[in-house]
Amino acid sequence: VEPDLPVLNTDVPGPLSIARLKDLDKLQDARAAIFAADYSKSIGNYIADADGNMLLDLYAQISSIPLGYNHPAIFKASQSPEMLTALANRPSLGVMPPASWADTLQRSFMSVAPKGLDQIFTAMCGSCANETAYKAAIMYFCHKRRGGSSDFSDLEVETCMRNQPPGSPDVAIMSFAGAFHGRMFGSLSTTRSKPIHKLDIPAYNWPCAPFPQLRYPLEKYEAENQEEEARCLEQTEALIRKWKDKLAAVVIEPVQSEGGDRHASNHFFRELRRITKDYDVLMIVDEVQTGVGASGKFWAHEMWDLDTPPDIVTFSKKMQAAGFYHSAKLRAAHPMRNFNTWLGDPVRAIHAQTIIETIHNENLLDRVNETGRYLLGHLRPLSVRYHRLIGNVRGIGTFAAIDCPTTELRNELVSLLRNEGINMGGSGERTIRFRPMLTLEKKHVNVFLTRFESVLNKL
Ligand SMILES: Cc1ncc(COP(=O)(O)O)c(CNc2csc(C(=O)O)c2)c1O
Repeated sequence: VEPDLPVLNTDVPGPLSIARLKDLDKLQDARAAIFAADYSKSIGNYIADADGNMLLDLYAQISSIPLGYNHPAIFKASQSPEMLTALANRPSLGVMPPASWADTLQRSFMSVAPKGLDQIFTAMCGSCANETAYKAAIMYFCHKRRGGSSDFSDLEVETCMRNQPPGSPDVAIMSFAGAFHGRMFGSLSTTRSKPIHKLDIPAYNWPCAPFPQLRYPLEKYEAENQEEEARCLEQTEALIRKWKDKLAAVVIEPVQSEGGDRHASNHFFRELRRITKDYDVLMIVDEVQTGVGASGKFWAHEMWDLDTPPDIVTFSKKMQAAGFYHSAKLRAAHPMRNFNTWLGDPVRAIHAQTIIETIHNENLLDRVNETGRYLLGHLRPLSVRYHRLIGNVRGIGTFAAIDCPTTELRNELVSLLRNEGINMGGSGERTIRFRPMLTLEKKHVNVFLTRFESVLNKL
Protein backbone atom coordinates (compact mmCIF):
# COMPACT_ATOMS: atom_id res chain seq x y z
CA VAL A 1 0.00 0.00 0.00
CA GLU A 2 1.18 3.55 -0.73
CA PRO A 3 2.62 5.41 2.31
CA ASP A 4 0.65 8.48 3.42
CA LEU A 5 3.82 10.56 3.46
CA PRO A 6 7.37 10.39 2.07
CA VAL A 7 9.85 8.40 4.18
CA LEU A 8 13.32 9.89 4.51
CA ASN A 9 16.02 7.92 6.32
CA THR A 10 19.01 9.53 4.61
CA ASP A 11 19.89 12.31 2.20
CA VAL A 12 18.90 11.62 -1.39
CA PRO A 13 21.03 10.12 -2.86
CA GLY A 14 21.88 8.12 0.26
CA PRO A 15 25.04 6.09 0.94
CA LEU A 16 23.77 2.87 -0.65
CA SER A 17 22.64 4.73 -3.77
CA ILE A 18 26.06 6.32 -4.05
CA ALA A 19 27.83 2.97 -3.60
CA ARG A 20 25.59 1.20 -6.15
CA LEU A 21 26.00 3.95 -8.72
CA LYS A 22 29.77 3.84 -8.19
CA ASP A 23 29.71 0.11 -9.05
CA LEU A 24 27.50 0.80 -12.05
CA ASP A 25 29.83 3.54 -13.26
CA LYS A 26 32.53 0.91 -13.68
CA LEU A 27 30.41 -0.64 -16.46
CA GLN A 28 28.51 2.27 -18.03
CA ASP A 29 28.35 6.02 -17.68
CA ALA A 30 26.22 6.55 -14.57
CA ARG A 31 26.88 10.28 -14.21
CA ALA A 32 23.29 11.28 -15.12
CA ALA A 33 21.82 8.88 -12.52
CA ILE A 34 20.25 10.73 -9.59
CA PHE A 35 19.72 7.82 -7.20
CA ALA A 36 19.53 4.02 -7.34
CA ALA A 37 15.90 2.87 -7.08
CA ASP A 38 14.30 -0.20 -5.52
CA TYR A 39 11.39 -1.07 -7.81
CA SER A 40 10.31 -4.03 -5.73
CA LYS A 41 9.44 -1.64 -2.88
CA SER A 42 8.10 1.23 -5.05
CA ILE A 43 4.32 1.49 -4.94
CA GLY A 44 1.75 3.71 -6.63
CA ASN A 45 2.91 7.34 -6.66
CA TYR A 46 5.91 6.59 -4.43
CA ILE A 47 9.35 5.50 -5.61
CA ALA A 48 11.65 3.64 -3.20
CA ASP A 49 15.41 4.18 -3.40
CA ALA A 50 18.25 1.86 -2.39
CA ASP A 51 18.44 3.50 1.07
CA GLY A 52 14.82 2.77 1.96
CA ASN A 53 13.63 6.33 1.28
CA MET A 54 10.12 6.64 -0.24
CA LEU A 55 9.67 9.73 -2.38
CA LEU A 56 6.44 11.09 -3.86
CA ASP A 57 7.31 10.74 -7.55
CA LEU A 58 6.19 13.69 -9.70
CA TYR A 59 8.75 12.84 -12.41
CA ALA A 60 7.70 9.24 -13.16
CA GLN A 61 10.77 8.09 -15.12
CA ILE A 62 10.76 11.19 -17.36
CA SER A 63 6.99 11.12 -17.70
CA SER A 64 6.79 7.45 -18.70
CA ILE A 65 4.94 5.72 -15.81
CA PRO A 66 1.14 5.94 -16.25
CA LEU A 67 -0.44 3.89 -13.43
CA GLY A 68 2.17 4.17 -10.68
CA TYR A 69 4.59 1.47 -9.56
CA ASN A 70 3.53 -2.17 -9.21
CA HIS A 71 -0.10 -1.53 -10.17
CA PRO A 72 -2.14 -4.73 -9.56
CA ALA A 73 -3.57 -4.69 -13.11
CA ILE A 74 -0.05 -4.62 -14.57
CA PHE A 75 1.01 -7.37 -12.18
CA LYS A 76 -1.94 -9.50 -13.25
CA ALA A 77 -1.32 -8.92 -16.98
CA SER A 78 2.37 -9.71 -16.46
CA GLN A 79 1.57 -13.22 -15.26
CA SER A 80 -0.92 -14.27 -17.94
CA PRO A 81 -0.09 -17.29 -20.18
CA GLU A 82 -0.12 -14.87 -23.17
CA MET A 83 2.53 -12.75 -21.42
CA LEU A 84 4.65 -15.78 -20.57
CA THR A 85 4.73 -16.81 -24.24
CA ALA A 86 5.54 -13.25 -25.28
CA LEU A 87 8.33 -13.00 -22.69
CA ALA A 88 9.83 -16.33 -23.70
CA ASN A 89 9.76 -15.86 -27.47
CA ARG A 90 10.48 -12.43 -28.89
CA PRO A 91 9.17 -12.35 -32.52
CA SER A 92 10.55 -10.42 -35.46
CA LEU A 93 7.12 -8.85 -35.95
CA GLY A 94 7.73 -7.76 -39.53
CA VAL A 95 8.37 -11.25 -40.83
CA MET A 96 6.75 -13.78 -38.45
CA PRO A 97 4.20 -12.00 -36.24
CA PRO A 98 2.16 -14.07 -33.79
CA ALA A 99 -1.14 -15.15 -35.39
CA SER A 100 -2.80 -13.01 -32.70
CA TRP A 101 -0.83 -9.82 -33.48
CA ALA A 102 -3.71 -8.05 -35.31
CA ASP A 103 -6.02 -8.79 -32.35
CA THR A 104 -3.35 -7.57 -29.91
CA LEU A 105 -2.93 -4.32 -31.88
CA GLN A 106 -6.72 -3.87 -32.07
CA ARG A 107 -7.16 -4.40 -28.32
CA SER A 108 -4.27 -2.13 -27.41
CA PHE A 109 -3.03 0.75 -29.57
CA MET A 110 -5.89 0.79 -32.07
CA SER A 111 -8.47 1.11 -29.28
CA VAL A 112 -7.14 4.68 -28.77
CA ALA A 113 -6.13 5.49 -32.35
CA PRO A 114 -6.41 9.25 -32.97
CA LYS A 115 -9.42 10.24 -35.10
CA GLY A 116 -8.83 9.62 -38.81
CA LEU A 117 -5.75 7.40 -38.44
CA ASP A 118 -6.38 3.68 -38.95
CA GLN A 119 -2.81 2.39 -39.42
CA ILE A 120 -0.03 1.81 -36.89
CA PHE A 121 3.72 1.41 -37.20
CA THR A 122 5.19 -0.12 -34.03
CA ALA A 123 8.74 0.93 -33.04
CA MET A 124 11.27 0.76 -30.19
CA CYS A 125 11.43 4.16 -28.40
CA GLY A 126 10.35 7.75 -28.92
CA SER A 127 13.32 8.62 -31.10
CA CYS A 128 12.73 5.49 -33.18
CA ALA A 129 9.04 6.38 -33.55
CA ASN A 130 9.99 9.84 -34.85
CA GLU A 131 12.81 8.51 -37.07
CA THR A 132 10.50 6.03 -38.80
CA ALA A 133 7.68 8.60 -38.99
CA TYR A 134 10.06 10.99 -40.77
CA LYS A 135 11.05 8.21 -43.17
CA ALA A 136 7.39 7.45 -43.93
CA ALA A 137 6.74 11.16 -44.57
CA ILE A 138 9.81 11.57 -46.79
CA MET A 139 9.10 8.40 -48.81
CA TYR A 140 5.52 9.62 -49.36
CA PHE A 141 6.85 13.03 -50.48
CA CYS A 142 9.31 11.46 -52.96
CA HIS A 143 6.70 9.00 -54.27
CA LYS A 144 4.34 11.91 -54.91
CA ARG A 145 7.13 13.92 -56.57
CA ARG A 146 7.77 10.93 -58.89
CA GLY A 147 4.15 11.22 -59.95
CA GLY A 148 3.11 8.15 -57.98
CA SER A 149 5.53 5.84 -59.79
CA SER A 150 7.18 3.24 -57.58
CA ASP A 151 10.05 2.71 -60.06
CA PHE A 152 13.42 4.19 -59.23
CA SER A 153 15.69 5.51 -62.02
CA ASP A 154 19.16 4.02 -62.55
CA LEU A 155 20.57 7.38 -61.47
CA GLU A 156 18.65 7.23 -58.16
CA VAL A 157 19.87 3.67 -57.56
CA GLU A 158 23.47 4.58 -58.35
CA THR A 159 23.59 7.88 -56.45
CA CYS A 160 21.91 6.57 -53.26
CA MET A 161 24.81 4.20 -52.75
CA ARG A 162 27.06 7.28 -52.61
CA ASN A 163 24.66 9.11 -50.28
CA GLN A 164 24.11 11.65 -53.08
CA PRO A 165 20.92 13.10 -54.62
CA PRO A 166 18.68 12.24 -56.37
CA GLY A 167 18.85 8.74 -54.83
CA SER A 168 19.54 10.22 -51.41
CA PRO A 169 17.35 13.29 -51.85
CA ASP A 170 17.67 16.70 -50.24
CA VAL A 171 14.28 16.59 -48.49
CA ALA A 172 13.52 18.26 -45.14
CA ILE A 173 11.45 17.98 -41.98
CA MET A 174 10.68 21.32 -40.33
CA SER A 175 10.58 21.56 -36.53
CA PHE A 176 10.31 24.43 -34.02
CA ALA A 177 12.85 26.26 -31.88
CA GLY A 178 12.76 24.68 -28.39
CA ALA A 179 11.64 21.29 -29.74
CA PHE A 180 12.78 17.89 -28.51
CA HIS A 181 12.10 14.92 -30.83
CA GLY A 182 14.88 12.51 -29.88
CA ARG A 183 18.60 11.97 -30.16
CA MET A 184 19.12 9.71 -33.15
CA PHE A 185 20.44 11.44 -36.29
CA GLY A 186 17.13 12.34 -37.99
CA SER A 187 15.21 13.07 -34.79
CA LEU A 188 18.22 14.95 -33.44
CA SER A 189 18.25 17.20 -36.54
CA THR A 190 14.72 18.26 -35.52
CA THR A 191 15.62 18.62 -31.81
CA ARG A 192 16.34 22.26 -30.99
CA SER A 193 16.44 22.48 -27.23
CA LYS A 194 19.91 21.94 -25.76
CA PRO A 195 23.34 22.32 -27.43
CA ILE A 196 24.76 19.45 -25.34
CA HIS A 197 22.35 17.09 -27.13
CA LYS A 198 23.60 18.17 -30.55
CA LEU A 199 27.28 19.10 -30.29
CA ASP A 200 29.66 16.92 -32.36
CA ILE A 201 26.79 15.13 -34.13
CA PRO A 202 26.33 15.82 -37.88
CA ALA A 203 22.87 17.22 -38.66
CA TYR A 204 20.66 17.82 -41.67
CA ASN A 205 20.25 21.42 -42.80
CA TRP A 206 16.51 21.48 -42.06
CA PRO A 207 14.34 24.55 -41.30
CA CYS A 208 13.47 25.69 -37.79
CA ALA A 209 10.33 27.76 -37.16
CA PRO A 210 9.72 30.00 -34.11
CA PHE A 211 7.50 28.60 -31.32
CA PRO A 212 5.41 31.14 -29.37
CA GLN A 213 6.89 32.40 -26.11
CA LEU A 214 3.69 33.10 -24.13
CA ARG A 215 3.44 35.43 -21.14
CA TYR A 216 1.56 34.48 -17.97
CA PRO A 217 -1.00 34.75 -16.55
CA LEU A 218 -2.68 34.15 -19.90
CA GLU A 219 -5.74 36.22 -19.02
CA LYS A 220 -3.52 39.23 -18.33
CA TYR A 221 -1.53 39.04 -21.60
CA GLU A 222 -4.20 37.92 -24.08
CA ALA A 223 -3.41 40.60 -26.69
CA GLU A 224 0.38 40.18 -26.42
CA ASN A 225 0.11 36.39 -26.70
CA GLN A 226 -2.21 36.58 -29.72
CA GLU A 227 0.31 38.89 -31.36
CA GLU A 228 3.19 36.53 -30.52
CA GLU A 229 1.34 33.55 -31.99
CA ALA A 230 0.43 35.51 -35.13
CA ARG A 231 4.10 36.48 -35.53
CA CYS A 232 5.19 32.85 -35.22
CA LEU A 233 2.53 31.62 -37.66
CA GLU A 234 3.51 34.27 -40.18
CA GLN A 235 7.18 33.27 -40.00
CA THR A 236 6.26 29.58 -40.11
CA GLU A 237 4.17 30.10 -43.26
CA ALA A 238 7.00 32.10 -44.86
CA LEU A 239 9.44 29.26 -44.07
CA ILE A 240 7.07 26.64 -45.50
CA ARG A 241 6.67 28.75 -48.63
CA LYS A 242 10.46 29.01 -48.96
CA TRP A 243 11.11 25.29 -48.36
CA LYS A 244 7.96 23.95 -50.05
CA ASP A 245 9.71 22.14 -52.92
CA LYS A 246 11.66 19.95 -50.50
CA LEU A 247 9.58 19.98 -47.32
CA ALA A 248 8.06 16.58 -46.51
CA ALA A 249 6.55 17.44 -43.14
CA VAL A 250 6.30 19.75 -40.14
CA VAL A 251 6.72 18.14 -36.72
CA ILE A 252 5.46 19.72 -33.49
CA GLU A 253 4.79 18.79 -29.83
CA PRO A 254 1.48 19.85 -28.20
CA VAL A 255 3.66 21.19 -25.35
CA GLN A 256 7.40 21.63 -25.84
CA SER A 257 8.31 19.32 -23.00
CA GLU A 258 12.11 19.53 -22.99
CA GLY A 259 12.22 23.08 -24.20
CA GLY A 260 10.77 24.36 -20.92
CA ASP A 261 7.07 23.42 -21.07
CA ARG A 262 6.16 25.92 -23.76
CA HIS A 263 2.46 26.02 -24.59
CA ALA A 264 0.50 27.54 -27.46
CA SER A 265 -3.24 28.07 -27.90
CA ASN A 266 -5.57 25.63 -29.66
CA HIS A 267 -6.01 28.39 -32.25
CA PHE A 268 -2.27 28.35 -32.96
CA PHE A 269 -2.32 24.61 -33.72
CA ARG A 270 -5.51 24.88 -35.81
CA GLU A 271 -3.87 27.64 -37.86
CA LEU A 272 -0.71 25.53 -38.25
CA ARG A 273 -2.85 22.64 -39.51
CA ARG A 274 -4.54 25.00 -42.01
CA ILE A 275 -1.16 26.21 -43.29
CA THR A 276 0.23 22.65 -43.70
CA LYS A 277 -2.92 21.72 -45.65
CA ASP A 278 -2.72 24.86 -47.82
CA TYR A 279 0.84 23.97 -48.81
CA ASP A 280 0.24 20.20 -48.98
CA VAL A 281 2.86 19.51 -46.28
CA LEU A 282 2.34 16.60 -43.86
CA MET A 283 1.75 17.41 -40.16
CA ILE A 284 3.41 15.15 -37.59
CA VAL A 285 2.31 15.56 -33.95
CA ASP A 286 4.87 14.26 -31.48
CA GLU A 287 2.86 12.97 -28.47
CA VAL A 288 5.75 10.98 -27.00
CA GLN A 289 5.69 13.02 -23.77
CA THR A 290 2.21 14.63 -23.86
CA GLY A 291 0.32 11.49 -24.95
CA VAL A 292 -1.62 8.88 -22.90
CA GLY A 293 -3.63 11.05 -20.56
CA ALA A 294 -1.39 13.57 -18.77
CA SER A 295 -3.10 16.53 -20.50
CA GLY A 296 -6.54 15.37 -19.37
CA LYS A 297 -7.28 14.02 -22.86
CA PHE A 298 -5.88 10.71 -24.02
CA TRP A 299 -4.05 12.60 -26.78
CA ALA A 300 -3.24 16.23 -26.00
CA HIS A 301 -3.89 17.27 -29.61
CA GLU A 302 -7.57 16.29 -29.17
CA MET A 303 -7.95 19.71 -27.48
CA TRP A 304 -7.16 21.45 -30.77
CA ASP A 305 -10.41 20.15 -32.24
CA LEU A 306 -8.85 19.98 -35.72
CA ASP A 307 -11.26 19.62 -38.62
CA THR A 308 -8.57 17.61 -40.46
CA PRO A 309 -6.56 15.18 -38.29
CA PRO A 310 -2.75 15.26 -38.28
CA ASP A 311 -1.15 12.93 -40.85
CA ILE A 312 1.02 11.18 -38.23
CA VAL A 313 0.89 10.97 -34.41
CA THR A 314 3.96 9.50 -32.69
CA PHE A 315 3.90 8.03 -29.16
CA SER A 316 6.08 6.24 -26.57
CA LYS A 317 6.73 6.76 -22.79
CA LYS A 318 3.47 6.20 -20.88
CA MET A 319 2.26 3.76 -23.57
CA GLN A 320 5.25 1.57 -22.57
CA ALA A 321 5.55 0.93 -26.29
CA ALA A 322 6.46 3.21 -29.17
CA GLY A 323 5.28 3.87 -32.69
CA PHE A 324 3.14 6.11 -34.82
CA TYR A 325 -0.40 6.21 -36.14
CA HIS A 326 -0.92 7.17 -39.76
CA SER A 327 -3.31 6.95 -42.70
CA ALA A 328 -3.00 4.31 -45.45
CA LYS A 329 -1.45 6.77 -47.95
CA LEU A 330 1.68 6.82 -45.78
CA ARG A 331 2.45 3.14 -46.27
CA ALA A 332 5.59 2.97 -48.46
CA ALA A 333 5.06 1.70 -52.03
CA HIS A 334 7.44 -1.23 -51.40
CA PRO A 335 7.36 -3.57 -48.37
CA MET A 336 10.15 -3.48 -45.74
CA ARG A 337 11.03 0.15 -46.57
CA ASN A 338 10.38 1.11 -42.93
CA PHE A 339 11.58 -1.82 -40.84
CA ASN A 340 13.67 -3.21 -38.01
CA THR A 341 14.18 -6.63 -36.46
CA TRP A 342 11.61 -6.41 -33.70
CA LEU A 343 9.21 -3.58 -34.76
CA GLY A 344 7.99 -3.27 -31.18
CA ASP A 345 7.30 -5.98 -28.61
CA PRO A 346 4.15 -8.03 -27.79
CA VAL A 347 5.15 -7.80 -24.09
CA ARG A 348 4.71 -4.03 -24.14
CA ALA A 349 1.60 -4.20 -26.30
CA ILE A 350 -0.04 -6.33 -23.58
CA HIS A 351 1.00 -3.72 -21.00
CA ALA A 352 -0.36 -0.93 -23.23
CA GLN A 353 -3.72 -2.72 -23.43
CA THR A 354 -3.79 -3.04 -19.63
CA ILE A 355 -2.95 0.65 -19.19
CA ILE A 356 -5.64 1.76 -21.64
CA GLU A 357 -8.23 -0.46 -19.94
CA THR A 358 -7.22 0.82 -16.49
CA ILE A 359 -7.38 4.46 -17.59
CA HIS A 360 -10.95 3.74 -18.66
CA ASN A 361 -11.98 1.53 -15.71
CA GLU A 362 -10.57 3.91 -13.07
CA ASN A 363 -11.76 7.11 -14.88
CA LEU A 364 -8.21 8.40 -14.75
CA LEU A 365 -8.77 11.17 -17.33
CA ASP A 366 -11.40 12.72 -15.03
CA ARG A 367 -8.96 12.35 -12.14
CA VAL A 368 -6.17 14.04 -14.12
CA ASN A 369 -8.43 16.99 -14.90
CA GLU A 370 -9.67 17.33 -11.34
CA THR A 371 -6.24 16.91 -9.76
CA GLY A 372 -4.69 19.23 -12.34
CA ARG A 373 -7.21 22.00 -11.57
CA TYR A 374 -6.48 21.55 -7.86
CA LEU A 375 -2.70 21.66 -8.39
CA LEU A 376 -2.77 24.76 -10.61
CA GLY A 377 -5.32 26.42 -8.33
CA HIS A 378 -2.84 26.14 -5.45
CA LEU A 379 0.33 26.93 -7.42
CA ARG A 380 -0.99 30.30 -8.61
CA PRO A 381 -1.35 31.93 -5.14
CA LEU A 382 2.01 30.39 -4.14
CA SER A 383 3.64 32.07 -7.17
CA VAL A 384 2.16 35.41 -6.02
CA ARG A 385 3.40 34.97 -2.45
CA TYR A 386 6.84 33.75 -3.56
CA HIS A 387 7.02 35.78 -6.78
CA ARG A 388 10.81 36.23 -6.35
CA LEU A 389 11.30 32.46 -6.59
CA ILE A 390 8.59 31.02 -8.86
CA GLY A 391 6.34 32.25 -11.66
CA ASN A 392 4.61 31.46 -14.96
CA VAL A 393 2.33 28.80 -13.48
CA ARG A 394 0.92 26.83 -16.44
CA GLY A 395 -0.38 23.47 -17.47
CA ILE A 396 -3.02 21.25 -19.02
CA GLY A 397 -4.31 18.39 -16.86
CA THR A 398 -1.46 17.52 -14.49
CA PHE A 399 1.09 18.29 -17.23
CA ALA A 400 2.11 21.45 -15.39
CA ALA A 401 5.15 23.66 -14.88
CA ILE A 402 6.56 26.69 -13.06
CA ASP A 403 9.61 28.83 -13.82
CA CYS A 404 12.41 30.03 -11.55
CA PRO A 405 14.42 33.21 -12.21
CA THR A 406 17.65 31.27 -12.85
CA THR A 407 18.88 27.76 -13.72
CA GLU A 408 20.83 27.65 -10.45
CA LEU A 409 17.75 28.42 -8.37
CA ARG A 410 15.70 25.86 -10.30
CA ASN A 411 18.35 23.20 -9.70
CA GLU A 412 18.58 24.11 -6.00
CA LEU A 413 14.77 23.93 -5.63
CA VAL A 414 14.64 20.50 -7.29
CA SER A 415 17.44 19.22 -5.04
CA LEU A 416 15.84 20.65 -1.86
CA LEU A 417 12.48 19.13 -2.83
CA ARG A 418 14.09 15.75 -3.34
CA ASN A 419 15.51 15.95 0.18
CA GLU A 420 12.02 16.76 1.43
CA GLY A 421 10.81 13.56 -0.22
CA ILE A 422 9.46 14.95 -3.51
CA ASN A 423 11.04 13.60 -6.71
CA MET A 424 10.82 16.22 -9.50
CA GLY A 425 12.72 17.26 -12.58
CA GLY A 426 13.57 20.34 -14.56
CA SER A 427 13.10 21.12 -18.21
CA GLY A 428 14.63 23.82 -20.36
CA GLU A 429 16.82 26.39 -18.63
CA ARG A 430 14.75 27.31 -15.58
CA THR A 431 11.51 25.30 -15.57
CA ILE A 432 10.36 22.78 -12.97
CA ARG A 433 7.98 20.32 -14.64
CA PHE A 434 5.24 18.22 -13.09
CA ARG A 435 5.12 14.79 -14.71
CA PRO A 436 3.13 12.71 -12.20
CA MET A 437 1.36 9.43 -12.77
CA LEU A 438 -2.23 9.58 -14.03
CA THR A 439 -3.21 8.22 -10.60
CA LEU A 440 -2.12 11.40 -8.75
CA GLU A 441 -4.78 12.59 -6.28
CA LYS A 442 -5.41 15.76 -4.30
CA LYS A 443 -3.91 14.16 -1.19
CA HIS A 444 -0.61 13.82 -3.09
CA VAL A 445 -0.80 17.47 -4.19
CA ASN A 446 -1.25 18.44 -0.52
CA VAL A 447 1.86 16.42 0.40
CA PHE A 448 3.73 18.32 -2.34
CA LEU A 449 2.38 21.79 -1.41
CA THR A 450 3.34 21.50 2.26
CA ARG A 451 6.89 20.54 1.42
CA PHE A 452 7.15 22.96 -1.47
CA GLU A 453 6.21 25.87 0.78
CA SER A 454 8.67 24.82 3.49
CA VAL A 455 11.42 24.70 0.85
CA LEU A 456 10.46 28.11 -0.55
CA ASN A 457 10.65 29.52 2.98
CA LYS A 458 14.24 28.27 3.26
CA LEU A 459 15.37 30.27 0.20
C1 LIG B 1 8.48 14.93 -27.19
C2 LIG B 1 9.52 13.84 -27.24
N1 LIG B 1 9.78 13.23 -28.43
C3 LIG B 1 10.71 12.24 -28.52
C4 LIG B 1 11.44 11.85 -27.42
C5 LIG B 1 12.45 10.74 -27.57
O1 LIG B 1 12.02 9.60 -26.90
P1 LIG B 1 13.11 8.55 -26.39
O2 LIG B 1 13.97 8.23 -27.58
O3 LIG B 1 13.86 9.22 -25.27
O4 LIG B 1 12.28 7.38 -25.93
C6 LIG B 1 11.19 12.44 -26.17
C7 LIG B 1 12.00 11.97 -24.99
N2 LIG B 1 12.00 12.79 -23.85
C8 LIG B 1 13.16 12.97 -23.17
C9 LIG B 1 13.22 13.54 -21.96
S1 LIG B 1 14.80 13.72 -21.41
C10 LIG B 1 15.41 13.01 -22.78
C11 LIG B 1 16.86 12.89 -23.03
O5 LIG B 1 17.20 12.14 -23.98
O6 LIG B 1 17.62 13.57 -22.31
C12 LIG B 1 14.42 12.62 -23.64
C13 LIG B 1 10.23 13.46 -26.07
O7 LIG B 1 9.96 14.08 -24.90
